Amino acid sequence: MNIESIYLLNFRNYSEQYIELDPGLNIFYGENAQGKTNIVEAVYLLTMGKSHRTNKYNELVKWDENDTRIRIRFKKEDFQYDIDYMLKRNQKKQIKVNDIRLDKLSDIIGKLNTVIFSPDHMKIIKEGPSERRKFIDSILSQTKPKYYYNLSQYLKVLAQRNILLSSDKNNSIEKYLDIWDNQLVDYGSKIILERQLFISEIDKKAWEINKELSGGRENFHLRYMPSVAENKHDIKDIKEAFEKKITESRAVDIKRGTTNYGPHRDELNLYINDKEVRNYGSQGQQRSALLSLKISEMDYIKDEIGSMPILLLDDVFSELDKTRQGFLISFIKNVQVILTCTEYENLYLGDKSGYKVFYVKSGKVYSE
Ligand SMILES: Nc1ncnc2c1ncn2[C@@H]1O[C@H](COP(=O)(O)OP(=O)(O)OP(=O)(O)O)[C@@H](O)[C@H]1O
Repeated sequence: MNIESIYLLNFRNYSEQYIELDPGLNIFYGENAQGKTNIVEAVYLLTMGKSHRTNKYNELVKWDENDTRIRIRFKKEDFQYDIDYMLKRNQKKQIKVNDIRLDKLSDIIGKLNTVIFSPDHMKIIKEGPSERRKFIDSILSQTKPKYYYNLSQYLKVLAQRNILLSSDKNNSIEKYLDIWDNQLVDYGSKIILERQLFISEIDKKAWEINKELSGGRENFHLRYMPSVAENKHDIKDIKEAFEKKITESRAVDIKRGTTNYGPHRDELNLYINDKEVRNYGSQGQQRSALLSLKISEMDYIKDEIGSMPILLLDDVFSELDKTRQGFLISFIKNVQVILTCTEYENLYLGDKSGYKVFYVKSGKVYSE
């Protein structure tokens, strides 16, 4: 899969910009705050239908303008696609694929496939479980529309259940809880099962990559720790265990005014040589762990959709040492890459040939 061109109109600090990309490596360099990440953001926006750094859509529109438009032309398995994303301040977004308007904005997910890697992703390793759940959910949503559906339904039901739990306790809420509990268990169990399958796949891939990266010294493993139905691998068993837990915890849920069990409380633990990377890993081990996860993510998407996703390396490549840069470069031989950096002369590109370099300055891109 590769992007042929990107067109930006009044997007962030761009007035109007057309960029033709190389099918291989594309390097965008320039000083800070010139508009490099904005390009990555535009591509990610058309991957997931939302920005990777803000939920406030008005921020995407150029300050003195009222609407913005992004058009990306890309090729996927010999088919050419044009995705148009149009946003007017304080109004609904519109997305078209090959000039046909999508009914639901979420239908955009899965068309253009990308893997994004920025310094912010270190949170996956270093911070709390919600970052790791986000990591899992974004990959599964991109590759399995049904997962995305189940997850959004689950989150809606969870929000309703929590509103009920935090409402006036004098009224009888139990009979309404029964309705939400059934749906919570139904959607939640499907999410748990998909996450299990996904993590066992990623675990194998990441173990292998990390082994190579560490010269055989390290055993990197991922362990999924669901808050319900641990060690259950069949949808029927998961449902039963979830049902039991939600019934048992009802009194506590009512007392605390929130739902204490379910996939929204799941954890994904990461270990190197049986020690948690988050607490015991060195800086280098944490970086290698993240790199292994990101490469595994690409490989997983390729297995699922049949073609390599596009890699978005935002300000991260130059942060890796030569060994890790070399490792990444050897892995991404046949991948389209959009790479941003402040200086590109010192990047280790191995035998990667045929790349394009763009200089970014004050919301303008100059092809070199
Ligand atoms: N809605 C907007 N309208 C106009 N300009 C904007 C808007 N949103 C952000 N900007 C400008 O975009 C620039 C930031 O762009 P970007 O985040 O792409 O920087 P960058 O080149 O990646 O820098 P760094 O190397 O520091 O990450 C800033 O100058 C900011 O003021």
